[in-house]
Amino acid sequence: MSTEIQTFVEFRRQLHLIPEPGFAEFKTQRFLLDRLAELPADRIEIRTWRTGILVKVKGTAPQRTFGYRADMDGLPIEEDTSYPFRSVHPGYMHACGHDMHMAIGLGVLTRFVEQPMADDLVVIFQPAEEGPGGAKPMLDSAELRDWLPDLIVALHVAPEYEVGTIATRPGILFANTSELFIDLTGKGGHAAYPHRANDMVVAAAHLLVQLQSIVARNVNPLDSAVVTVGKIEGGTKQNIIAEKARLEGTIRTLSAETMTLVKKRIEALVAGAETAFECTASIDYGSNYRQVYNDETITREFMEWLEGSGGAKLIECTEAMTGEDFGYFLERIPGLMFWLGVDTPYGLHHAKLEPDERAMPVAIDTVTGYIRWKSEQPLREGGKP
Ligand SMILES: CC(=O)N[C@@H](CCC[C@H](N)C(=O)O)C(=O)O
Repeated sequence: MSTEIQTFVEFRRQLHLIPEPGFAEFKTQRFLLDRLAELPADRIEIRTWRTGILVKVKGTAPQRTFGYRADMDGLPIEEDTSYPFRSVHPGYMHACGHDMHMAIGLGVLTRFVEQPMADDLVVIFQPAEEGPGGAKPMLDSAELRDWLPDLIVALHVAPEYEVGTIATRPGILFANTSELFIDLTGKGGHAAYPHRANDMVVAAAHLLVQLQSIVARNVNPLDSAVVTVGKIEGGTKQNIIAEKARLEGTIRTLSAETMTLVKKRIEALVAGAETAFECTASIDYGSNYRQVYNDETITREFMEWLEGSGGAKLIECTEAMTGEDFGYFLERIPGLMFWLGVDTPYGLHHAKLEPDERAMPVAIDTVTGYIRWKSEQPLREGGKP
């Protein structure tokens, strides 16, 4: 590995040490600002927005602005990797590759500082991708509004693909998402007197099983949807009937219509649980992300460029039920997201996730190579990038 790449691998390891929750990426922001301070000040402009950062790398004769976006937050997972640089924040881990996405961002912007292109580049370090979602408020911020790129690229590490591969597709890449929080309130009591209480652990257990029937029995089998309950809480002690229970989950669909259908069915089942278990219930859909929809023309062109570049191996993949608030960027700015193969047996959001760092030069070369090539192409009809 070259000394240049070793620098960014080291940055990734230092970021890996300090995973932080969404909108609390204070040390992460400090670390990135310190690295940016090491670059020539006349070549870049820096803005901060909450815990995020925007960096403009000035072009020599700018006609348009290209963008690269990296997410910044970690996940509430107790790390169980074999790394000597494990998280120093107990119960928090970079288990979704954001440490790598950020270090690649530093690599991309450093390359354009050292070898300028004609156009401007804006690198966006965005907080709170895992929730509650930093993309939408950042896009609405005064800090980003007058630096909006004309074309934007983002990537996501993919454990299932080999190092040296990149996977993407024109059109929908990631699903629509909605968080799901259901609170049930009944009547607590003594474990020996169930007839005098309304047990919310039992209500939650029934509801949990009923929720599985939505995908199995309400969604068209030729469509796709996910209802996952990732956390369930209820009760206070083994011999006390639970007055309260809470289910926390997420819904994924490939269309807005199916999202509406799934939510309608959840509401019907929750209303049924209220009747069946004589309790009250509330539903909160938390944060919702728009699907990641890759601009079809730009993505086809990127795929053709990649195949001709002699760089990474291209895979045209299918859609995934993962979510990403990068979907909000793609709703306003043409561009694309791609999967970066990091070949590791454990999946995203797993305590043992160890993405292969040899994927970092592949990503830096691909993003810089594509943006530089694209910057050299004439504007399309209508001034489109
Ligand atoms: C790439 C990835 O794993 N993204 C997350 C996004 C989470 C959105 C939201 N908090 C939710 O759970 O609905 C994912 O879980 O797909």
